[in-house]
Amino acid sequence: MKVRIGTRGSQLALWQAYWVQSQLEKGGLETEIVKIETKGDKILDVSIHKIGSKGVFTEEIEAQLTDGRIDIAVHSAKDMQSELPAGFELMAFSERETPNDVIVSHNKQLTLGSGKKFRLGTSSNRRVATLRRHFPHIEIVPVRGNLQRRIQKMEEGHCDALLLAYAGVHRMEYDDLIVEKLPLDIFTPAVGQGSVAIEASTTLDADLKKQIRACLNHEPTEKLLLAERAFLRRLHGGCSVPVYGLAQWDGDQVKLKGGIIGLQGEVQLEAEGACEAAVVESMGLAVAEELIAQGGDELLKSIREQL
Ligand SMILES: NCc1[nH]cc(CCC(=O)O)c1CC(=O)O
Repeated sequence: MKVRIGTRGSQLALWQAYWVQSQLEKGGLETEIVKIETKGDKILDVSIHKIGSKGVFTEEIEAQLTDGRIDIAVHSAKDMQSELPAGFELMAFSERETPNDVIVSHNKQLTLGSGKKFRLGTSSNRRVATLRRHFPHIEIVPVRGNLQRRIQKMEEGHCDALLLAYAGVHRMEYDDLIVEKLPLDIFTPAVGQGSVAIEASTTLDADLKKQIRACLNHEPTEKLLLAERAFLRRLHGGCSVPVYGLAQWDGDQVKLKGGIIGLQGEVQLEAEGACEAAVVESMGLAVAEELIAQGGDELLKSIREQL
């Protein structure tokens, strides 16, 4: 039997799917890649939150998991809603790549630290809000599409630099264009950034699931992601709200910092927690509760009205 691996067709998605394929084959499993086009891949001229459906990059893939055309699906963990539809689960997480955001440009002088004014391309609400709060001199230019397309737009003069996740830039081998690695305390990444998640139907055969997990799951990363995702779930966060959260190991403790920034950068709420590995989800929840106690619910409500 072949494990059928579902993936979106972008270069980054395929890189991640081929990586999953190689890990499974090292573990003695036979595999096959199945490319799936999603609504989010087809509609490129509208910002994601305006397309109006939660699972714009996942619906078609989940339909194939349900009817058995694929066994597992490969996603960037960051792109996964905090609450999956009933019947699905994230059953494994790859070891997290460097989670930082980076500035990418052909002009090595365009760092945020330099204080220079330049046009920076991003369509992430989290990155826009962080820029407005900490680097208000930067002109923000909306840019969507896959990584290659964004770099092409930059080269055509649409913007001077791009703000991207290191993980994707590295996987696509654009490391030479990295001008600045941004500090985690200011550009705290989105929940899940840098890890690849494996989604499956909750009815996937238990033995197969165990074999797949043995090939792919990185337990220390899984603990971090469980903390981050419990945090995000309590805030009903998806990838379009300016919510961030990063868990890290500190000895045998897991530390989590999470926050919410107003779209204009006008406010920033932040909270932290730490715990033993066994209780990461309740710690994630507690960090979210602390943000709510600071007025996080009202802030998120007003953000959602503006989107
Ligand atoms: N939102 C798109 C997306 N989803 C995952 C990555 C990068 C890979 C990762 O974070 O694992 C990116 C590109 C980016 O944010 O620059």
